[in-house]
Amino acid sequence: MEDFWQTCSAMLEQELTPQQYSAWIKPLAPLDFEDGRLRIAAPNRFKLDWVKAQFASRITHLASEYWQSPIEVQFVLDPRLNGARKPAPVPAVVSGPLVDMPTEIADRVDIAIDTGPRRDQSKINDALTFDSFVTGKANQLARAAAIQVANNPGVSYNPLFLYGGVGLGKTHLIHAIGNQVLQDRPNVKIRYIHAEQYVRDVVTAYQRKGFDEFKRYYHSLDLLLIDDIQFFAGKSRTQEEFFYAFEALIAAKKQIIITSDTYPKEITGMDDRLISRFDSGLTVAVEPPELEMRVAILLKKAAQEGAALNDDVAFFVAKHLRSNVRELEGALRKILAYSRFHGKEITIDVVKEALKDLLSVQNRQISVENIQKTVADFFNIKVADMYSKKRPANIARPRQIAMYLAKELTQKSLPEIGELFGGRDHTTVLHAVRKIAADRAKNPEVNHELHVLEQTLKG
Ligand SMILES: Nc1ncnc2c1ncn2[C@@H]1O[C@H](COP(=O)(O)OP(=O)(O)OP(=O)(O)O)[C@@H](O)[C@H]1O
Repeated sequence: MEDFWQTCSAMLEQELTPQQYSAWIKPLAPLDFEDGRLRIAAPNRFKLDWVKAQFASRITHLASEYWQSPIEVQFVLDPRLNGARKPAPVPAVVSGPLVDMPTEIADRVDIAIDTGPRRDQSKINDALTFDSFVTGKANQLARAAAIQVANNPGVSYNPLFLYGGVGLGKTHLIHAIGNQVLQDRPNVKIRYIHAEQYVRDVVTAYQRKGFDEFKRYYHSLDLLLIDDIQFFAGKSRTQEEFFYAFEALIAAKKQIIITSDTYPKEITGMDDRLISRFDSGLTVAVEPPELEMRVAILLKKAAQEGAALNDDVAFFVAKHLRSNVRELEGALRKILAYSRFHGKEITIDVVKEALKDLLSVQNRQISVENIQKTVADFFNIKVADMYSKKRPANIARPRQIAMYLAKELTQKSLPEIGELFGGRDHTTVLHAVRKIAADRAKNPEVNHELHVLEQTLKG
């Protein structure tokens, strides 16, 4: 049992982020193993519930594989673990002290509820540099702008606003800027902060009546890197404070770099005066990586891990996983862990096995019907319009988009897709696919829209 637990922990350590691993897996301990039933103890109810929901099936799968027979895994509470194993502290939850706050203020500053492990909120990660950033068509503009800003902070584009879908490298780029500036000018005062943490800082400043100190600190920075600003939505007090900091820094020619999951005008719940300021420097999109770039990323990350990945395998993975770089990294971690665990070389068959869950989820979820429904919902038209013969533009374009996605995301042929769209000819489908692909290549907003749809479809 101990041996299994060591192996299982090692696997999970490969598959998860270090924060996830130390918050959720490290504090667990195997309790006993009897008649095909393994009991694993967790130190408190919160961890117990989270581990059950998030990791039970993976651990069960590993146990069954280890013992070569179906294993039942039970999670039980054992508070003694708290003292015995000194688990890593659970990320702080802000809810407690806020009880004293008048409700109307608490509503305005908002309360961050802890729903799981959080990323390190305020350190520049020295692994995220321009050197470790793979470039392609999708991010070359953003990278060029970031380099320009890193070379001339406060001078060229201020603020620099980077936007794009999840896991596309925005955080990586702003850390890269921070790293380069620190290298060139070690004495500058830089702050990287995730927007959620900034909201919490506002809460703390409120609780301690420390707004003067808060202002003094933020207004004294040379470089402010603020990540995922969409988290400010609906938090008016945070926005107000940020507005003052923004004005002060820009007036003093101090550099601000902001990231968001969408372009400024599309952020809902954000004060108009902030939105217009976000757009007053340079706004650049980070696009989803194209196939060649996905392959390059896989090869580079594998090499960093000291693993040999041949081109065929990299192409296979890149073809199947298209949504974002974080997903690619997760897949690679799984492949490496699987190959080390089983002592097998990385071949396409091994990849298929290692990514079985991931690939089957993708295949299961994306059907033409699912695409039609998702696209119809997105554009607020009826699903029936997807097969109807009507041709007004508000229907025809979503229909073309749905056909394009059907070709992109399913294995169906053009005639099969035509059939599913009300018996249309395959040339109609081909025309739609080409038209949307061309629009996507030249218009970043269309690309963004399609990316959102793809992410939704892939769950
Ligand atoms: N072009 C790239 N080259 C190398 N690694 C990349 C690249 N783009 C992203 N990554 C890696 O992918 C992971 C996810 O990227 P990152 O956290 O920067 O995404 P993000 O756009 O900030 O997403 P989110 O909006 O979810 O915060 C990181 O580990 C990052 O280092």
